[in-house]
Amino acid sequence: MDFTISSLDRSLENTIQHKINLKTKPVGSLGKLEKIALQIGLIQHKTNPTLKQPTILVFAGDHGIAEKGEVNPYPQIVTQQMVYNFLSGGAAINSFCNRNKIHLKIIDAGVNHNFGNQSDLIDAKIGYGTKNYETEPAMSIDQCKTAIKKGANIVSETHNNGCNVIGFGEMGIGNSSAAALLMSHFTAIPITECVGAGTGAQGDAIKTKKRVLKTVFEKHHPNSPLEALATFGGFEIAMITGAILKAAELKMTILIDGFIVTAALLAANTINNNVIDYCIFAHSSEEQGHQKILNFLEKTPLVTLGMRLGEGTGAAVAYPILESAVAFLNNMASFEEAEVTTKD
Ligand SMILES: O=C(O)c1ccc[n+]([C@@H]2O[C@H](COP(=O)([O-])O)[C@@H](O)[C@H]2O)c1
Ligand SMILES: Cc1cc2nc[nH]c2cc1C
Repeated sequence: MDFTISSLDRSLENTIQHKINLKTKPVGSLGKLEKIALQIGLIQHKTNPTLKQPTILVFAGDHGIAEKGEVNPYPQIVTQQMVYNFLSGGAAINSFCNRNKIHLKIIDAGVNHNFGNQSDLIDAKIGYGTKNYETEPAMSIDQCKTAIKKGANIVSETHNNGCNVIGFGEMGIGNSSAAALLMSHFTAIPITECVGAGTGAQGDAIKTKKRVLKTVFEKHHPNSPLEALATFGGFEIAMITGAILKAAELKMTILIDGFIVTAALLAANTINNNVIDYCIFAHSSEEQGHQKILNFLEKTPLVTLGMRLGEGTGAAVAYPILESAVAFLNNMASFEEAEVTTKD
């Protein structure tokens, strides 16, 4: 839990903004790309930042509450099946990472399955799924601390391999419930307004999901961000919280994905509110709670594509926008270089 995260060093802000304004374009005409270029420049403390070894880490974990199937349309076994799908290259995140030249790593944070020896799977298993928070906290405080540490260590290794831009994804049947509980805890938005469709709950199924999660929310009274993560979280969510905190400490650019990753960010941001300076919000998930968290954080996402898949797919799809931002900052000519007349 010891992370040293500095707030963004803004001493180069005027220099970078001036460089952006001198490019051969009307002032401000590259819109949000200009803001991203500035943010990445400030994160790297450089007027000519570069994106190196872009990587997405997908953390997978199971959830005790999902065994009954009351809050999740798909059965728990899909978590392990999708991990095999990631490993054989067949999931959406594989397609997008291949397309956009992003390194992809899959982590077993706590799936209810023994994967044996899988060369491409990082084994960070905390347990075979969390406990059901209808009756007891999802995990112990010690397990939660271990998950945060493991997430942080995986980011450190990735950084040591030369990565300076990172996104996180997750896979865990039932984790939209954990995310809704965490969201309500950290934003004080009533739990029923945080609950959404997840993988596709509709009609009576949504009513049941809201009723069950309201009872869960009212049963527990966590007293710290760590206790909240342990009570409502998943192993993959706690690991992402640690991963975000470490990535900010290492001054990496962090691409935030959808509802579940943003719930992990809420925990990280409560632990240390400097983390948000390092985050770029990739997309607005169709999951209704995600839009409310973005409003709560006063952040505008890069794209809205009606996606609600998770896996880090929003981050993977939005990554080329960061490449475009850095490319114009580094490669575009200034008015003087191109001998273009500027306005009076
Ligand atoms: O990240 C999102 O915006 C998102 C929104 C809805 C669903 N998901 C994915 O769907 C799963 C959780 O949904 P559920 O219904 O099983 O709680 C989990 O594997 C997530 O990756 C992800
Ligand atoms: C098939 C499937 C793929 C997923 N990827 C992330 N969450 C998912 C949930 C389901 C059900």
